[in-house]
Amino acid sequence: MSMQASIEVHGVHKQFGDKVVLKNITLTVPRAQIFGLLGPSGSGKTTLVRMISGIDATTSGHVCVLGQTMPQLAMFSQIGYMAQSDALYAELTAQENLSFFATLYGLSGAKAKQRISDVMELVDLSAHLKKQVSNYSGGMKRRLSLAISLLHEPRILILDEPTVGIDPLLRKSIWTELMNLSRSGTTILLTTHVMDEADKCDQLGLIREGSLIAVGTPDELKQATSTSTIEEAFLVYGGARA
Ligand SMILES: Nc1ncnc2c1ncn2[C@@H]1O[C@H](COP(=O)(O)OP(=O)(O)OP(=O)(O)O)[C@@H](O)[C@H]1O
Repeated sequence: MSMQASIEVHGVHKQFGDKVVLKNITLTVPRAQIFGLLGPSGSGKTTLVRMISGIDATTSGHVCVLGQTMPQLAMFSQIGYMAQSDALYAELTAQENLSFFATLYGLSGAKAKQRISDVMELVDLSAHLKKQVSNYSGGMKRRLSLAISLLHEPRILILDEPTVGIDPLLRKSIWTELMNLSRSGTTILLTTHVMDEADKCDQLGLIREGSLIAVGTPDELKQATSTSTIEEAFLVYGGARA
């Protein structure tokens, strides 16, 4: 494995019963890159990021994160994972949710307090720290989930549709922060349906019906298909027009 690869996926297949969901997926995410997975609903993006996060095992093939074969419990502290549906305790306040996860990650005392304050500022929720999560809007829950995934300053950040339900202004500031994190060495893997977000990624992987149909920088994908947008490039790779 290359020294600089943070995530390596090699020949991964996944099936649930008879249903084949991912076919022979191979990809590498170098350290400090933002890698976007793009594909229609049901194409297998969530299944793939769950295996990279170590939540699920592959049917065959290998996943390595920071040189460690996944799934592996010890990698828990190195990975921040934000699922598509928010894993929050609705009856607790945001602060109580954050404290709970801080404890899981071994953060305590002043350090935990500082991190909680930092991540809530980042997602613009500082004013709502003491509010019960059941009173949060959908977008606020997404932002709190993002804050939790950042709490322990993970080296690998895996975000499943992080900006769904988040307004354009805040989305922009979240992207600025993702780029700052990437510059400071965090490797980020995310799934998205939003084309202008796809354009901000260093590399994109296009997934269709469980297969990776193309990988490259946004410019490479556009150039290779003689198109001017990622959306069009995707259609060409998907066989909509050749
Ligand atoms: N636990 C499971 N058991 C059976 N089938 C599953 C399971 N998890 C996912 N699938 C199936 O795998 C396929 C891929 O689902 P997945 O959630 O990975 O897609 P996705 O690309 O993330 O979609 P979306 O963009 O809508 O989130 C779907 O057909 C889904 O029904």
